[in-house]
Amino acid sequence: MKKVVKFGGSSLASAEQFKKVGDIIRSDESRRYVVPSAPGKRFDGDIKVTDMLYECYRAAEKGEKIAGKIKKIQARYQEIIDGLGLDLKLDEQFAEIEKNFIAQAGSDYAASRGEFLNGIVMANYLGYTFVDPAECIFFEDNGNLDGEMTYKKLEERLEGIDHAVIPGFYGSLHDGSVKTFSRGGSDVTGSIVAKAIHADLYENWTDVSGMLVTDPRIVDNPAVIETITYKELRELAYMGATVLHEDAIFPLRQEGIPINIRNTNRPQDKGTVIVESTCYKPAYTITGIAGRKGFASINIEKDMMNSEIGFGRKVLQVFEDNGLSFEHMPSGIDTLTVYVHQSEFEEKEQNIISGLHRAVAPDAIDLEADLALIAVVGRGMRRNRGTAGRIFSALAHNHVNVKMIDQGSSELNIIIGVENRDFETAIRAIYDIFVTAQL
Ligand SMILES: Nc1ncnc2c1ncn2[C@@H]1O[C@H](COP(=O)(O)OP(=O)(O)O)[C@@H](O)[C@H]1O
Ligand SMILES: N[C@@H](CC(=O)OP(=O)(O)O)C(=O)O
Repeated sequence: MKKVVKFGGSSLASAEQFKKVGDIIRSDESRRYVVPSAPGKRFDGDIKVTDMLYECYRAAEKGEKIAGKIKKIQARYQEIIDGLGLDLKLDEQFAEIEKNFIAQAGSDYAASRGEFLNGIVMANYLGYTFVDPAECIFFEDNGNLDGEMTYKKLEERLEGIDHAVIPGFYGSLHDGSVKTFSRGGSDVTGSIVAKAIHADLYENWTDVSGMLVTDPRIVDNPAVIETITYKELRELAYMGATVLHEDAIFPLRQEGIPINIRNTNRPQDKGTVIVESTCYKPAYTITGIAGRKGFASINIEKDMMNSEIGFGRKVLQVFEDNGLSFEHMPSGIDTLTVYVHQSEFEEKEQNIISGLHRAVAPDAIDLEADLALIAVVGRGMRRNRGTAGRIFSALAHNHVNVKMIDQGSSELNIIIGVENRDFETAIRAIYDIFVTAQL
């Protein structure tokens, strides 16, 4: 039995947390491949080491002195090393990091050092072999994972190593420079390692007892989802349930390796199991609710639009030409609305509007900003009549104005657009109707 265990920053923020992690690993001989993140927040308002590194690198880029900032980061590690009573010094590593920051080695290199250093501490603490992912996880120049080379090299590197620590979050480009995944990407490293060694299970240890029905920062103490499918999780992760990075699902799905999300602070809890498919009936009609703020909508009106062949394609071509991906595109008879990320749209707004005028000569274009999208996800929704009705009556009772509705034909999810300011109220209303009231 082989398990890959990933510990998030919240699980590794201090020596005390490291000790809990050590106990968890030692309590199960199959926990042999460990993927650590960088130390996270020790308390509310604390700063993650990754953010300290980004900040320090920005200062280096501006030519400011960084010795003080580097010292502060080193102190975070020293506190852990001392608390664990390890005979380990990171002076050489920090001297090299400072030199490379000043030589402008890149912000990916900078951010990756959080995991690199934590990997050294973890390997020393556990007595496991340190494996640097810069030597065995590779990216293409466009930033996508080079799967073929990565799995080959990782398998080769880990062959014959029974117990290894592989830091999360980074690998390298073919020219040898360090490249990171997007934020939260240690989850992806964990899945890649699990696939490469053909693990029986990928355990993802964090600070909550599994995937919760919704974000615990919005609803107090939400119910835990015991079992969820990859598809449902992908929808929820993509829409903002940050407990697992959305890209962590693909490598495991290809191999059918289950994921178990667990709580480092409550190892007795079973957590959430994520599987390809299950006959296990969900506890509620819906499995989960997630969402994100910060969208804008571009509403295009034109009489007889629906008889103009190629209208939709021409509209989307304008977005493509401006390098902007769209999130949703609900349409009426003579209207079509495109939802995009507001921050990306703002930079290109005028180019897109003029592009649309040239491409489809619309009668009118209306813009709306500060919108949020909420996904209500569940494999059980297909079997239950009236799910959409319940959602919209709950929203109406809570005075939430619904701006958009989009239900995919898979009936796995319903996407709802609301104003940013109604986001939390809407999520609480949907949670209450399905979970608190158990409808
Ligand atoms: N549906 C959800 N279920 C569980 N946690 C969620 C959900 N939505 C958001 N979160 C947040 O995700 C956090 C865990 O993810 P993250 O901060 O990346 O942890 P880690 O540092 O362990 O990688 C939780 O503390 C919680 O606030
Ligand atoms: N440390 C990186 C990568 C990561 O996955 O961290 P965490 O496991 O704490 O979400 C970040 O902050 O983005």
